Amino acid sequence: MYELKDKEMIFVFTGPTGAGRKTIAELAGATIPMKQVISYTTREPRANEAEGRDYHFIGADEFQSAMRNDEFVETVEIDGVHYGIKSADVEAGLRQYGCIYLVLNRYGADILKKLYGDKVKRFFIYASPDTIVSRLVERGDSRDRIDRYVSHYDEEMEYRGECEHAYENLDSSRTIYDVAKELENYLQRGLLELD
Ligand SMILES: Nc1ncnc2c1ncn2[C@@H]1O[C@H](COP(=O)(O)OP(=O)(O)OP(=O)(O)O)[C@@H](O)[C@H]1O
Ligand SMILES: Nc1nc2c(ncn2[C@@H]2O[C@H](COP(=O)(O)O)[C@@H](O)[C@H]2O)c(=O)[nH]1
Repeated sequence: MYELKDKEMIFVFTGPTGAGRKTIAELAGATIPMKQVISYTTREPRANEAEGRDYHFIGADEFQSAMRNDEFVETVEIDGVHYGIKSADVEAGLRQYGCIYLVLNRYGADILKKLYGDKVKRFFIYASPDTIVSRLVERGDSRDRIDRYVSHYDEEMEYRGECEHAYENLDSSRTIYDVAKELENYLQRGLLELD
């Protein structure tokens, strides 16, 4: 396992799917120099998704082989689909930028927290189920996919109290501003404490 250096940090965006985690992570994340670590998945890409930007899309055999070779920091299976983060990508991002961010469900967030402790800060992004459904309808998601997302809502919401930060994502500009400010604080604190 990669040992994080003093100033290195991992920011995990979690919360119910559809609450706006990716939107907030990407826009707040762009305000400071850090890299997103992209997950590997066995599911098919959606119409608006691109290889390497949203996920690394790989087959089930390749995923199993990477698991056997111990290449993942963590993996999860959700509704029959495998997802995972590779250790090499975490290490490369940290070496290059000093901090990284990821968008994970609660199980992935929890594993990283247990592995890296105080070096991991979890940003819990949430919205009400009705708000999520209306955003996903507007995005054009199928009824089936929306129902699957909503079926995990309560389970994901239970994790809110364990995260270092929680934001109800109503006005996205406000959420981006608040998250970016907190990210900046962490970086400043790291630099001031250790220089
Ligand atoms: N504050 C907001 N107000 C209105 N729409 C928003 C807001 N935040 C995000 N959205 C929209 O909601 C949809 C879901 O956002 P996003 O993809 O960021 O969510 P997510 O939690 O990462 O879920 P998923 O994994 O399904 O993409 C997108 O169409 C996004 O543009
Ligand atoms: N624990 C992990 N969770 C992950 C990973 N990659 C994505 N996810 C989360 O899975 C669900 C479903 O994603 P979808 O794109 O198929 O809708 C969502 O909460 C993702 O954030 C991962 O590597 N590990």
